[in-house]
Amino acid sequence: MTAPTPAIETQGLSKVYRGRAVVDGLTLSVQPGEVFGFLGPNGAGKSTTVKMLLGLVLPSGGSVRVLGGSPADPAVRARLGFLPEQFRFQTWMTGHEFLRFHGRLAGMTADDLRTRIPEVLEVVGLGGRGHEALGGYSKGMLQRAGLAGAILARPQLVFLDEPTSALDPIGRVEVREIIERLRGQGVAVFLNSHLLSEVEQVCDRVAFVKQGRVLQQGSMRELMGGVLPLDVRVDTLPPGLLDTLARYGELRHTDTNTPGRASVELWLQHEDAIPQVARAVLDSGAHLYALTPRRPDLETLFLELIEDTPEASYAPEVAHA
Ligand SMILES: Nc1ncnc2c1ncn2[C@@H]1O[C@H](COP(=O)(O)OP(=O)(O)OP(=O)(O)O)[C@@H](O)[C@H]1O
Repeated sequence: MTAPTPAIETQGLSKVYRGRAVVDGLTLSVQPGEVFGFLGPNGAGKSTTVKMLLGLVLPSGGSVRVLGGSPADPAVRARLGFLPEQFRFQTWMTGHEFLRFHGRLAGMTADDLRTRIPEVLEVVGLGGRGHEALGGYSKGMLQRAGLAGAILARPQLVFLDEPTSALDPIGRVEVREIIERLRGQGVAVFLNSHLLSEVEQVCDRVAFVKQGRVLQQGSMRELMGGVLPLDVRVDTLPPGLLDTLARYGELRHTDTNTPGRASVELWLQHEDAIPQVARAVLDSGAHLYALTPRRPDLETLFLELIEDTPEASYAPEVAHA
């Protein structure tokens, strides 16, 4: 059996603006039916990367293939969906007209659009509102209309740039459900969002980028499974206890500011060390009040990774296929 054609495949992709590489040797692959989170601080090169993947910006170097072809190929572009963070729209157009305009540009027939438009309006939660002018839509409704436009032509790869920034919590859950449905249909989703708790829930894999380079990429499980922070709370820290604990993991934080109470954050490689930590505390004569393993969330990982990486100096990329 031959492997499916990746939805996105880049090798050493780069973009240089005024002598500065804002995307610098980016190697990524996204499979059909995969939801891929593309994360990084402001100015990391995310939008520039998306523009190159959409064929809107010409790369300075490296290669890019989208749905097995070039993003410059109109036949490839017709199979892409894109929700920009701030999409422009004509206020006088109704939701229906806006979608019809988009659909015609994507080469859809009038017949197809007659059934497809009410269908996507329903999917994004705008059922029955398509006859209203976009100028009267709320910010959340506009974002929903943009999403409807992105999925209208049944794309095989969808780029979503901050798709829930204007939505309330219910709207966010609905967008997550839409993304999950797309995945179920074998559509690849390239998601750019600063809402990491959301990314965590919906993405199969994520890449962290900074200054145009991938710091780390992998599945959520791979990224989350690496370390296990353990909160240890005791009444006091007898001499030598910290040294003993440091044998089981990395001491991240110690707080002894409150009399009769001390807490230590210890980063373990594996949960098998927890009973040994408990024994070490008891052997030291301290009273153990809490021993709490904590799964690091994506936000913690993101901050650790971004803050620990000095400007223009990078740890080797850990790539997980
Ligand atoms: N057309 C351009 N000409 C010159 N520099 C540019 C151009 N487009 C982007 N840049 C620069 O490239 C860098 C990366 O910008 P980009 O918009 O790709 O980052 P981003 O990760 O999407 O940021 P944000 O999260 O703030 O949207 C920035 O320093 C930006 O100033």
